[in-house]
Amino acid sequence: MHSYQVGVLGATGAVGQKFIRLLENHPWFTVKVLGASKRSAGKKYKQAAHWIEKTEQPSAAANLEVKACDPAKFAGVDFVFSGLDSSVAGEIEKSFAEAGIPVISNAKNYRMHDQVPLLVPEVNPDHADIIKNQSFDANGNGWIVTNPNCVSVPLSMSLKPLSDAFGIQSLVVTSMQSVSGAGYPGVSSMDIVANVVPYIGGEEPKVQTEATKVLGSLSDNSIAFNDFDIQATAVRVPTIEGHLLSVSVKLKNAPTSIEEAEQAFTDWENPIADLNLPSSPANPVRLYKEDRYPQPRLHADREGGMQTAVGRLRKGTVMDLGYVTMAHNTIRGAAGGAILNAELLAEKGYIN
Ligand SMILES: NC(=O)C1=CN([C@@H]2O[C@H](COP(=O)(O)OP(=O)(O)OC[C@H]3O[C@@H](n4cnc5c(N)ncnc54)[C@H](OP(=O)(O)O)[C@@H]3O)[C@@H](O)[C@H]2O)C=CC1
Ligand SMILES: N[C@@H](CC(=O)OP(=O)(O)O)C(=O)O
Repeated sequence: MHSYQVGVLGATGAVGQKFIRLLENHPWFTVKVLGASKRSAGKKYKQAAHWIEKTEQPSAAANLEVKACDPAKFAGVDFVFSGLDSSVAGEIEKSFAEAGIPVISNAKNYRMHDQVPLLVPEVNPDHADIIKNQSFDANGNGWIVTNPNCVSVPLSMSLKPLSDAFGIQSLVVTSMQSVSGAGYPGVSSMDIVANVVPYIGGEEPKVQTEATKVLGSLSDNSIAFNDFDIQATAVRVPTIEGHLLSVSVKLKNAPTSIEEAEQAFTDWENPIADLNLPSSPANPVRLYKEDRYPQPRLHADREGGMQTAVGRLRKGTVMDLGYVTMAHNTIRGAAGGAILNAELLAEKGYIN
């Protein structure tokens, strides 16, 4: 039986609020300390957070006093989740790891660090083992684990069955990203209402690299990146939740029929299914055969927002296959993914 006291860094932000909501009735994790900027510190959470979730703010969190993100203020927690702004996440997360407090982060800062796992439990659960290499805390108690960017999550999850069956040579991806990805208040309404913005600052380099680490292999206690190339275009669209990606992929050993490609998805087995983790979706990668599916508004919430949808799987004319994939960006692509990471790490015995 697992039972842990947790802190949330960046608890007042869009991702932080998702943590608070998803952890409200979590069977293993109890939220004890909330952290945010000096602007929020000293206030009750209900005053500091501009609540944007559809559900009622959990009363346990509402009455907690928000703390500054100083490890000394988090004494007694077993680990922290981080939904910190990336401009401050680097220093703050490091200070927690150095103080012996494990950090399970959403922020981009340590994703490509060679000692830090970039974890998607259904894709690369073995990568968790590189935690042992980390030198943040000489006693080995403090470490950092990250989840990928909210585009790289569905990209990696949808590529995994194809990678196992055929090997990935290269791919081109265009991500249609919902407005919640930009946090709150996010993109100006004058920019996004009845419009599409064909640029998201800093997004494409992350999408072009992260999946090659996630789909890399663990050898000699380090990650050898997968060798495929990714060309990405990141676009902001006027949806609220759920990032939809159009993917065209060239494979190392292309399937001879579309049925064989479909079978790669339907035959693929979730390597952590038998752990029965609380946030684990029963079917992590769902293949839709209906031409009009998946759609963000209809399908982003499936399986508690933790399922990655795949659809429009078809033979390509320039590349071997084309498909679309979609996942809930602030659940599967952020807070929910981090919670699943924590569950896996607890089950593997990394959290004491
Ligand atoms: N939104 C998404 O879909 C995804 C976001 N992420 C990442 O998650 C992180 C949070 O994103 P999001 O929630 O959208 O961002 P928000 O801007 O909504 O929230 C940022 C959080 O960081 C806190 N913060 C800001 N400055 C400081 C500081 N100097 N010291 C301590 N805390 C500070 C804020 O506190 P305060 O309220 O006091 O200002 C707030 O809690 C980012 O790194 C983002 O890139 C990752 C994947 C997806
Ligand atoms: N940039 C993403 C959200 C995000 O914050 O990504 P990252 O965690 O890689 O910085 C979006 O706008 O949808």
